[in-house]
Amino acid sequence: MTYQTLHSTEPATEAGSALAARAENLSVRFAGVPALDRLDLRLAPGKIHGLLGRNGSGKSTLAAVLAGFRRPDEGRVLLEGGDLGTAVEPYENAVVTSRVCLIRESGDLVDAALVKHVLGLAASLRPYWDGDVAGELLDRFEVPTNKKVQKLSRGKRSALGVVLGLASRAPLTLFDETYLGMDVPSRNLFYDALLADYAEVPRTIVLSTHLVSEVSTMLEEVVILDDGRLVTQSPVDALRGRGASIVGPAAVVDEFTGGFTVLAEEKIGGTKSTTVLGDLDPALVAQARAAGLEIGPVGLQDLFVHLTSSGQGGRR
Ligand SMILES: Nc1ncnc2c1ncn2[C@@H]1O[C@H](COP(=O)(O)OP(=O)(O)OP(=O)(O)O)[C@@H](O)[C@H]1O
Repeated sequence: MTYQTLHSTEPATEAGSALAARAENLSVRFAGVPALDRLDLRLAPGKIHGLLGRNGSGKSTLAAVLAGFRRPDEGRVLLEGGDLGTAVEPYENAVVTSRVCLIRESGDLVDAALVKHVLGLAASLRPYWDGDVAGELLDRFEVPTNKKVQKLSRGKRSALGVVLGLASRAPLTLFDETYLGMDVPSRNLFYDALLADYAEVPRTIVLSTHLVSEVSTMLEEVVILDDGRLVTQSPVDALRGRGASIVGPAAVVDEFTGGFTVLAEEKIGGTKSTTVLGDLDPALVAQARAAGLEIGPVGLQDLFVHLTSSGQGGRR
């Protein structure tokens, strides 16, 4: 199956046309209650960003503002680079919003429309639409195109969202937990397809999720929100360097980790793995290794839980 006939006449997105985004003192309120509270952040172009936060932390609201679906109450978001050139605000700017693709779990799909008509509409609106990619992914996810959207199962509806998001090849593409309705094999298919397509056409991707461990290996940069505030924005490697995992005989691990803040512990038989917060200086690492311990970077999931549940972030 192919949607070649629905191809745009504009050229495919090329490396370097990815969009950068920034938020400046960005606030959004619902009935006076802040969902986003004076956020300042930057999304570098051409990277895969994780937008992480617990339920209600403001991820969907931020994604909606970045995609121009919602106007900020204070501050602004600006998108720049690619074929946009100078920085512009996305709200009510059709040129910008055609280059930004936000796929939400709700799908934003017309229930009564046939799947093929939804695809046709996307092809006509998206300047970088790739019909071959759409056709290939529809086959892989086994999404029927002659059915109405409302007749699709939740998983197939999510898969349709994924197809639309990837085939749009938008210079800024945001997936807001759209894949939560998909089962594990389908989600793995999505992650593989995303990485393969991103390698072919680098663009700025934002994955909004609380399934941190599942996506952590794909992410290059991370934004963590808590209670509408920015907890941290960092390259994943730098974040993982904020702590360490120490594995070895339980008694030796306990002795070594005594003075550290412990984020997580796991014991299997006589072997223990403890995740600690803090910088391990090289002399300490050498000492640990000499004592038979293995030292590795901290897991993103452990850090995420620590940063969003122990009073480190937000207004708690
Ligand atoms: N349309 C709305 N009307 C009123 N309050 C809203 C609306 N949308 C979001 N909120 C509130 O704003 C806050 C942030 O919500 P948001 O959906 O952005 O968080 P989230 O991190 O995406 O959450 P989740 O992971 O549960 O989807 C929450 O307190 C939420 O209740």
